[in-house]
Amino acid sequence: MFDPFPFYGFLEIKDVSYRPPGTKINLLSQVNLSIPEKSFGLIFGRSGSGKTTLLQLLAGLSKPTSGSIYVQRYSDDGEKMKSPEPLQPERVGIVFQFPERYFVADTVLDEVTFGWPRQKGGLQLRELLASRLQKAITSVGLTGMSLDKDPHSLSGGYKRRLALAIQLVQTPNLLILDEPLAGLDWKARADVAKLLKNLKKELTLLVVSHDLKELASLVDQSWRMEMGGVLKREPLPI
Ligand SMILES: Nc1ncnc2c1ncn2[C@@H]1O[C@H](COP(=O)(O)OP(=O)(O)OP(=O)(O)O)[C@@H](O)[C@H]1O
Repeated sequence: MFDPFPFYGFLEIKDVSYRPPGTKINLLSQVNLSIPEKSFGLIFGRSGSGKTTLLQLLAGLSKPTSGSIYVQRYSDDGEKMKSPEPLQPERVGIVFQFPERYFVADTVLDEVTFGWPRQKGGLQLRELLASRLQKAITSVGLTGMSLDKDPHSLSGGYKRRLALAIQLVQTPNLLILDEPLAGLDWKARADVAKLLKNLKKELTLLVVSHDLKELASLVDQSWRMEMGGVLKREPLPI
């Protein structure tokens, strides 16, 4: 039978073009991309080619002018759903460049749990949130650190870990990262790359980066974004 939404992967972008409202230039032109579950996709390309624009669409911050974006979902009984549903931003975690610039809380705990209900909710909800918090903190290697610390006082690498924990606590199944290693020293870059390798065991990751060498060993698929927002599947040029 004809399936209007054939399933190709965990995230599927189909013929997406984007032109900001009121302009005549396409920033993205007929973009197609598909990433399987628990894999690592990397988009590279020159500055100004449209990489961040694509991530903004994936984050639900703007809508494609044409084309569609799908994320595979699971039904309540854990079965993969036959036809992907339109993108559900609440299951997509996104960390933009230099996330530490947007830290707002005075403690690590408040930063990770920002927006959570404080007094409301029964024991069950509090237990659920506590276990999510514990899992997120553990996944990024922040265990053993006082959660009362000021987020701004952390080292560059730990700030990035915290930025990842903030997303992981929402239990996303797709994590999108814009230049996750930018501005870090060599040690922190190696640490964050190792952490991403571990996260790949549980999540699908789509990363935009210029740091091809450090991430090469993690990459399952890569694409080059060319000027004018044209995306081409290509091996890393290293
Ligand atoms: N709202 C907008 N209206 C018009 N042009 C825009 C708008 N937003 C971005 N642009 C332009 O679109 C192009 C793509 O920008 P984008 O930030 O997506 O590139 P990029 O590949 O992520 O670059 P970098 O690697 O420097 O982050 C740039 O030329 C930018 O100036």
